[in-house]
Amino acid sequence: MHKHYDRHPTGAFSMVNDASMNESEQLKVLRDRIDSIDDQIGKLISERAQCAQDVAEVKKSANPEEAAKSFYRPEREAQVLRKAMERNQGPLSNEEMARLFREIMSACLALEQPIKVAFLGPEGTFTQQAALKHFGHSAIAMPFSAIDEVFREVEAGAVNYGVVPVENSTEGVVNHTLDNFMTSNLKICGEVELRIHQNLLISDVTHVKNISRIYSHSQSLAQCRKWLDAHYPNAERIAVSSNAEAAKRLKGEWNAAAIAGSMAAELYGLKVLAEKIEDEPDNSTRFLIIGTESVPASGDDKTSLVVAMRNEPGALHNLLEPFHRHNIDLTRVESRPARTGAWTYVFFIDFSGHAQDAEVSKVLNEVSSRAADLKLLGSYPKAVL
Ligand SMILES: O=C(O)C(=O)C[C@]1(C(=O)O)C=C[C@@H](O)C=C1
Repeated sequence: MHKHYDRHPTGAFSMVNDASMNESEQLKVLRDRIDSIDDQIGKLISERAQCAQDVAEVKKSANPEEAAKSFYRPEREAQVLRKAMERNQGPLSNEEMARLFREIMSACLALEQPIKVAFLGPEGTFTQQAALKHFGHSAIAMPFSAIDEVFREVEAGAVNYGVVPVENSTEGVVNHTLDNFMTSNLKICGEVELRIHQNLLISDVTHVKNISRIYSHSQSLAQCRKWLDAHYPNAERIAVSSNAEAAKRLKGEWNAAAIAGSMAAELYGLKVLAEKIEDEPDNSTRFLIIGTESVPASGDDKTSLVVAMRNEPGALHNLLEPFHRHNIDLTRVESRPARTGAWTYVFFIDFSGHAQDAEVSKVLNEVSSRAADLKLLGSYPKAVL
């Protein structure tokens, strides 16, 4: 411990590591030091915010039409966060350091222009948590009650971006999101990964010993199936439209509980009766950011495609072979029933790389010539946080 502080660049601990000082004297020295550091941090943040305002002016005069749509630059944000992590020497973890920079950038962007983000609501869902994780708390996040509505709001230009869930490590893909991509022209502009911790929530009128119904979204009930079997084998499990909706329902119900995230608990004033009740300890969900613009390369990107193959022998092999030959790392292959007779198989494919990379562009041409149809859903920075 002593050594650790000695190495610290503030040198504050060695300043007060003096037997002649009592506790309050030592604290005073350290807190004066913190005040002076905060003073410098405050000045630097203001200076940074001024730079962001100047960036906005440059964007406006270079391309007023583009600038009016959005000042947000996903590739640049990913680079800033990655640099914050690379530079970090501790004692804060890389994630903590990046989270702080995430919020500074969010506030800087809001100075340029507040960004509007639609998410699959209601308030308190994991999708809202994902939206805030990705855009920071200065974004204006607006709840919509269905995935289709989130797509429509972005298409109509009523919001700048949308956030929708796409796959869960325990429960698999969110088909509704994939289906929307088949008909939409929106682009994937980013991804967010969220560790999902489920809690059993009760209200202040719940009789803990008499819980006979448990509300949640069907995916969350499935994620906690073993826990529920062990702890509440006789309670009725009731699937509702979202975890937040489950939390909302508890009001006034003395014999019910809900499974939801901690955000829903806070929002609806509920008590956590049991935490981390998910069966898989690394239960996580991946969300996509959808928008109208393509994103330039950030240096560490992913690309998503939807490809229709003809119904013939070796179709899947023919589709995947060029990726293997060009040494491109596939991160996900998902098949969905096609909506039209012509599209027998539809595959959603994610891989490492950006559509503008030379090697990726070769693969895209080859796959396109073999496929009945190919749609590029977007290239975007890999999740940083
Ligand atoms: O570099 C930019 O284009 C900026 O607008 C500045 C900044 C930042 O605060 O660093 C803010 C918003 C953008 O999304 C990216 C970065």
